[in-house]
Order: sequence, then C-alpha cells, then structure tokens
Amino acid sequence: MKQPSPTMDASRFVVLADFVPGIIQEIRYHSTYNFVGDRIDGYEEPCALLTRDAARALKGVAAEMAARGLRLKVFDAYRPARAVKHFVLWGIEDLDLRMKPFFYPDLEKTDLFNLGYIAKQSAHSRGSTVDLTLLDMATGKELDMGSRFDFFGEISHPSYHGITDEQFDNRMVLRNAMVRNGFAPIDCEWWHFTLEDEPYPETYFDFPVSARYLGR
Ligand SMILES: C[C@@H](N)C(=O)N[C@H](C)C(=O)O
Ligand SMILES: [Zn+2]
Repeated sequence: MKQPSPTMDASRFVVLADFVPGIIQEIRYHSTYNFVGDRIDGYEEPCALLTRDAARALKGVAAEMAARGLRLKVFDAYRPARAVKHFVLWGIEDLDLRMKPFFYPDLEKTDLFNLGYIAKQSAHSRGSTVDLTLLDMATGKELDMGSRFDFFGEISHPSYHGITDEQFDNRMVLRNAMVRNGFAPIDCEWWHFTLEDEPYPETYFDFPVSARYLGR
C-alpha cells in the first residue's frame, strides 16, 4: 500500500474530543469569526486534532481544571500548513481590513507577523500546539482573561499588568496548569501553548482538519 507523504501522515494524531471528554470547542478558523473573516483553508470540520502526546498532556490539564469547576475551551489545535499560507496571503492583501476593528485595531497587518502574533511557519502545524481558554462550569461562561482570543496587541501579552487582578489571575490559572502538564507558553498570547516534548519538532503537516481524515 502507498504510504502518505510525511506531511500528510496523521497516524499519530487523535480527535481531541475523543481523548478529553467534555472538552468544549469553538474552532474559529472553521468559522468566519476570526481575524481574516473567512473560513480558513484546510479546516474541513469544526474539530480539534492533536498528536496523541499533546492530547494526553491536555487531558491532565482538563482533570486539574475539572477539580476546580472549570473546563477547557479550545479555539485551535493542529493547523495545516495550507491554513498558515492562507494567513500569509491575507497578510499581503492591503485592502482587506474587514476584521481589523475586532482583532487588531491598533496594528498594521504587517505588524501582526513582525511582532510574532501570527507565524509564517506555525508551531500549530507540528500538531502539539493549542489555543485555549477556561470556562466556568457553574455559569457556562468563559473566564475573563482581559482580552479576547486572537486580539492582537499588548493587552494579550500574558505578562501585561494593565488588566484587573482577577483577569491576571485567570490567565495564571490557565498558564500554570498548562506548564505543570508539560506545555510552554509564548510571550505575546495568553491562549497559546506548545508541548515542550513534542513528538514532531521538525515536521510541518498539511493534512486537513477533519475527523474523517483520521478514520473517524
Ligand atoms: C494566530 C494565533 N492564534 C496564533 O496561533 N499565533 C501563533 C504565533 C502562530 O501563528 O503560531
Ligand atoms: Zn496559537
């Protein structure tokens, strides 16, 4: 049988919802409510896929959070290389500023890449990176993190102190649990984490975001 090329080989990936029961998903790049304003290339289904290792680590985070009455809510996980290409092409389209008021009101599109908010080759494509927040099971609402997911600006830096103590503490609850379970944060986005011991540190995958592709 013909083997898939390395970047199309999803054999060590899982459907996150199968692995972490109760996880909430709002896959923004499958919808039009994202900084581009369109569904992003490669997002065939509104589901989160991750490597088995990353999903296992995230299960540990979910268990810790459940004990505090919180659930994980995932916005993005594995991101195909073709989706990153879509972002890059959008980035050079000067006239398309439809979503600027909502996601990058104070920045130029080129800044989004130069300042590290959007990668031209993303860790997400290696399959062990996730964008997420926390949801309070009692209220059904997201914890207030001081800025919305994919709001590009200083206010989204995890170390930013111009937010309330409660907002800052909420970021730290998420960040500390992720770090305890083996994930590394980045400096400019409170929601973005990569498994430190990721199984594919050099491979950028390009199969679609689709449970069906994984045989489900
Ligand atoms: C675009 C945003 N959600 C994100 O994931 N940014 C990082 C830097 C990335 O593109 O890898
Ligand atoms: Zn991310």
